[in-house]
Amino acid sequence: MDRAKSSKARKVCVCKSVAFTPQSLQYEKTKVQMPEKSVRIGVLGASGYTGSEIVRLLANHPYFGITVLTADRKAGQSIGSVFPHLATQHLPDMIAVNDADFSNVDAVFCCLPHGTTQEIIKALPKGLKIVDLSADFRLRDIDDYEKWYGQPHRAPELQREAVYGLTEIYRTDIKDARLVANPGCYPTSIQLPLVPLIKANLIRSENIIIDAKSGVSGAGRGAKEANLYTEIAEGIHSYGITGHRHVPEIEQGLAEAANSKVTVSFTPHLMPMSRGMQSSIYVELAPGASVEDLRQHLKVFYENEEFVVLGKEKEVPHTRHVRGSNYCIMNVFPDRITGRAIILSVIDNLVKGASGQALQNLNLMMGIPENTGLTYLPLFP
Ligand SMILES: NC(=O)C1=CN([C@@H]2O[C@H](COP(=O)(O)OP(=O)(O)OC[C@H]3O[C@@H](n4cnc5c(N)ncnc54)[C@H](OP(=O)(O)O)[C@@H]3O)[C@@H](O)[C@H]2O)C=CC1
Ligand SMILES: CC(=O)N[C@@H](CCC(=O)OP(=O)(O)O)C(=O)O
Repeated sequence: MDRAKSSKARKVCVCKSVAFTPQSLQYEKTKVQMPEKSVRIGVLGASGYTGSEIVRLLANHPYFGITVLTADRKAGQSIGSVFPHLATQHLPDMIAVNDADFSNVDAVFCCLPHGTTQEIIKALPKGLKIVDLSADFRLRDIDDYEKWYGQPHRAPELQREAVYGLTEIYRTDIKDARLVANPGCYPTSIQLPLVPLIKANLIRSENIIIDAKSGVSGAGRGAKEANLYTEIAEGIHSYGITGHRHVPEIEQGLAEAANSKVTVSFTPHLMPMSRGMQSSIYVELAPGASVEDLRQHLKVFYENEEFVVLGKEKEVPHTRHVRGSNYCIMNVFPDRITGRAIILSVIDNLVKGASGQALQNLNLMMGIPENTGLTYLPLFP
């Protein structure tokens, strides 16, 4: 598509965010004028769960229009034949990454398995903005990458360039980034409450225990025996005990907040649900701090954030309160027996834990209101 010609023919869309209006929201002040669907988007890995979720979210985006979709085994098929819920969308067929014409693309969401992403991103034209949803560019120390992912990093120069995309914490750097490493779903749900509390010295950065639960879509769409209905339904189980690859990502973010090494005990569990994630986090209070101090700090820290919400006192967040949305809901409770605080944090692993946060980041990178295309409510029940 000739971008200049096609944008002339299009209407100019004047966008102001409408759903959420606290006075000091940074992006509320931006009035954007941009032709409709004028930013050309490639979704690499569109036949997977996070790629198809991006396609779903972009259907309501005023400026981002899809020009390239890729798949691997499913290359050659239409997205509607692979995902009937997307069949109403008029989109290009999925093709192999090597056959894609990136002269027709301004920005890509890279939704490929970790390990395959480095070489593919390395080969993309340098002018493209990229949000990578895999784990390939999240760990700043490439030796850590090799240790946890079992292979040497094949694009260390890009690793140095990448900005970690936990939006509410690294917003300023993300705005100017070309390559954003979108966080993992567990690390998102865990760092959003813990980073502000550690930075404010309200909790001790030792002895943090995290018990986390994920829906099965977190494991991707690829067929695996361990994800058969019979292996998942009517029960739960933990996995990756003491050795899950999200441990270094979580510890990296918390160490930066603490300005010292942090270690966590992290045990993920697989739940018989398709989407949703809860992290239950047990922390020791800093001397003199109370649970109310923690709640008050999170309230103030996030009061101008659209997508991070502190529940009312004693209100228990459910995964079903964020389903299909870009929200993270958190709350803090006192453990009267041990004196610890119990922090609960829920997200939809496919939205705030992946594709929603990726879109939030690309909005920022393109200089448009951060909530564009993301202002819908959770799906309930
Ligand atoms: N699922 C989740 O909740 C989250 C996932 N992530 C990360 O996002 C990335 C995508 O995850 P998800 O969507 O769940 O994964 P899926 O397994 O559902 O999808 C993977 C996609 O990549 C394509 N693909 C696989 N191998 C190759 C290859 N060698 N070359 C090119 N394309 C390939 C697949 O094509 P085909 O179908 O044709 O084989 C498919 O489109 C992963 O790195 C994952 O870890 C991050 C946060 C949360
Ligand atoms: C249920 C399930 O299997 N979840 C995945 C995490 C999903 C995610 O965030 O993965 P990335 O770090 O690859 O992006 C896992 O435990 O490996």
